[in-house]
Amino acid sequence: MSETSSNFAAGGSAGTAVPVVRAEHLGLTFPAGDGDVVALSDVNLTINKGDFVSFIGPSGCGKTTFLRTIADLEKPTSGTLSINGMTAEEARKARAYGYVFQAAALYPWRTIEKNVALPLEIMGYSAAQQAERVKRTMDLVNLAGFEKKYPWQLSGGMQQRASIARALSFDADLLLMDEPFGALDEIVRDHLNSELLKLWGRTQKTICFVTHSIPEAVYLSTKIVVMSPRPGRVTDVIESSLPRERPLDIRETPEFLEIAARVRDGLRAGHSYDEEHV
Ligand SMILES: Nc1ncnc2c1ncn2[C@@H]1O[C@H](COP(=O)(O)OP(=O)(O)OP(=O)(O)O)[C@@H](O)[C@H]1O
Repeated sequence: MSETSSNFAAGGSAGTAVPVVRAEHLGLTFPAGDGDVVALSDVNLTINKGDFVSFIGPSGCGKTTFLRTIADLEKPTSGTLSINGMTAEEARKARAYGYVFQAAALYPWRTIEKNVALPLEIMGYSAAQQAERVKRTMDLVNLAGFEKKYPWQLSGGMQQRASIARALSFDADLLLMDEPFGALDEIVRDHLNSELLKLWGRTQKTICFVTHSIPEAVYLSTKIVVMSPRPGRVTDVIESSLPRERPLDIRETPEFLEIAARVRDGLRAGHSYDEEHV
């Protein structure tokens, strides 16, 4: 079946794909005094188990709103959304996802291990279960040895790794990441990108990742969702032909640059800048 601009499957190979997130004709309009804001319009997208999907688009195109809608932090005004076959509300109650925000959002008065354990405490895990899961996730993000430190004793990159550990601690299959490395310098970001890819390879999670960076989107993703503003729409879904094992220097290969060029074209096509300034 050919894909149209309003109907995309961001999924694994045909026949084996298990849908995790399915949006059909999804729309979300924020009422505002000076005119409604159409943040999402007619979004049709299927994200399958094990996908690493990046959302890229100009500021205000609805990337965060889409993630927040999956997380049941916003309610759609039209269309349907299902997560593992559940409504967003049911999925939230079933703890179907972990959420990583742009800022690490760690509590400064708690040690790193206590921050990572927080969701487990809230969910009523026993002390022994908490300790076992905190150890496992701290190992996963390479933070072993920093359990007793406070957030302010860690670098920005380490704080973000702690916030990823917190999102992974209760073993949700779906990880929602909203520009988690946007505030970090490029070298740290490169390092965390490559660690995140390894973590994804080891855990087989499904990841939805918001970014403004074309190289980051191409380096990380199996699928790149290109969005355009006014109203926020999906204008392209690019399936990556890159292998799952990706050393950082893959970014200099012709295949990588070709995908990056397609993302750039998609962003340009959806952007009103040229029309506004001619
Ligand atoms: N609670 C709200 N009330 C009114 N408008 C909102 C609200 N939240 C978001 N918006 C608007 O919806 C649109 C989409 O916002 P959103 O934050 O999803 O964009 P984004 O693509 O994530 O942007 P950025 O890349 O800058 O983070 C924007 O025009 C924004 O101003």
